[in-house]
Amino acid sequence: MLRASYPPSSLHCIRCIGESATVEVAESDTPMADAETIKKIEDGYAKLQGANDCHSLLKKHLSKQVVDDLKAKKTKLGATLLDVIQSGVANLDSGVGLYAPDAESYTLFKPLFDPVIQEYHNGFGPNQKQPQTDLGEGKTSQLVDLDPEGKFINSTRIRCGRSLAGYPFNPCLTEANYKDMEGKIRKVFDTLEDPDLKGKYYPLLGMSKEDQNQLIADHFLFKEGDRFLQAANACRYWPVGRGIFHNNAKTFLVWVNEEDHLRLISMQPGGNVGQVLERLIKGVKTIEKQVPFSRDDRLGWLTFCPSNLGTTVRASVHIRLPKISAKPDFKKICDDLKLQIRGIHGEHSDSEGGVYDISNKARLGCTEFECVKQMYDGIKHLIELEKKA
Ligand SMILES: Nc1ncnc2c1ncn2[C@@H]1O[C@H](COP(=O)(O)OP(=O)(O)OP(=O)(O)O)[C@@H](O)[C@H]1O
Repeated sequence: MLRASYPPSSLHCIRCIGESATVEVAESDTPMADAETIKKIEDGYAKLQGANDCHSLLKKHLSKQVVDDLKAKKTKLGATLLDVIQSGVANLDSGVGLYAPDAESYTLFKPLFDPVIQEYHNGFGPNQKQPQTDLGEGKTSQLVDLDPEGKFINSTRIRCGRSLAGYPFNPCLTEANYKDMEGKIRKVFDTLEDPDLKGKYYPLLGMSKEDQNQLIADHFLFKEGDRFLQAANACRYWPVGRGIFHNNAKTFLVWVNEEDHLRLISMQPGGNVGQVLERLIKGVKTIEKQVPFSRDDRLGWLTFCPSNLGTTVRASVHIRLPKISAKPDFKKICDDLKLQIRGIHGEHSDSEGGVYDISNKARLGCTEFECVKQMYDGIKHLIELEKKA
């Protein structure tokens, strides 16, 4: 008798449960990691334990007990603990260090994911549930321009991620899945009529290196060759199925099949957070009418990296705060305001010309509007401190 659908042991030959391809297995088969995989997991654990300069959440929460409890497990799509931890093992400077190869990983490997999620997202406990979506409709006028004189903020950006229902995450996707997903979302882009959203899709396949590099340098497009994603097995078949949609003004953009299936982005020069959020709400609502997305009752919108679960919202400004950013306690001030500091070219980059990317850190256990408000209130406070310094 045939019971479930799951692929052979190696993730490299997975045929996933997309809308069409499934692999049928016999009732008696129990998905178990093979000896080689278990050995790699144990070696990874030993490497992390021996790395004194590694401070990732993965290292902190991957205890011997967790390894022993989870090392033989395998999801129905064939993902093991190795797929979860391999990026953090290869990149000892990771902040988080783990990814979910498919949605089931969040439950099967719960003893590892839950404490990481709890620590990253302001104590979101195993029995807590993500609140209903509240993007902030009708409330954007509360978010008046943070910097009307243009003294501090270069630009404001709010992004959220979405996963197409019926597809796993990057490591389990086939080349056919990538093409299929890109085809579906392109059709949706073609229907966008609102002047604020209407635009064109640019596949990475066929884009000139010059155009690609310019879009990256201008902060519109994702980077290529991210070592954290590569080690997570998230860049297979690159650039197939990857691309960017944007309106003429490049104020509404959608990334296709980079870290997540979709990243919806609204951005513009200056500090008018309300306008940026208003446009994002319009984009999300228009697209979600046409595409079903994966949402978990407890974890909210599902994403590849546990740091993005829940609302998936990162609201950021590129800001110059020359006086307070020079102080030794600048990071502590931002931590206390629950804000995250990044460099000017995104995560893992450095500041340039005194410009920092400052955003809300947690995305789970609060609503979308609350995430944006966290950034808004925090930045307002930082600007006041800068003016007084
Ligand atoms: N407020 C902003 N104004 C202009 N560009 C921004 C702003 N915030 C982020 N960016 C740019 O967006 C690009 C992507 O940044 P980054 O990868 O850090 O974040 P992300 O898209 O939120 O995804 P992730 O957190 O998964 O890395 C970078 O080029 C970054 O400089």
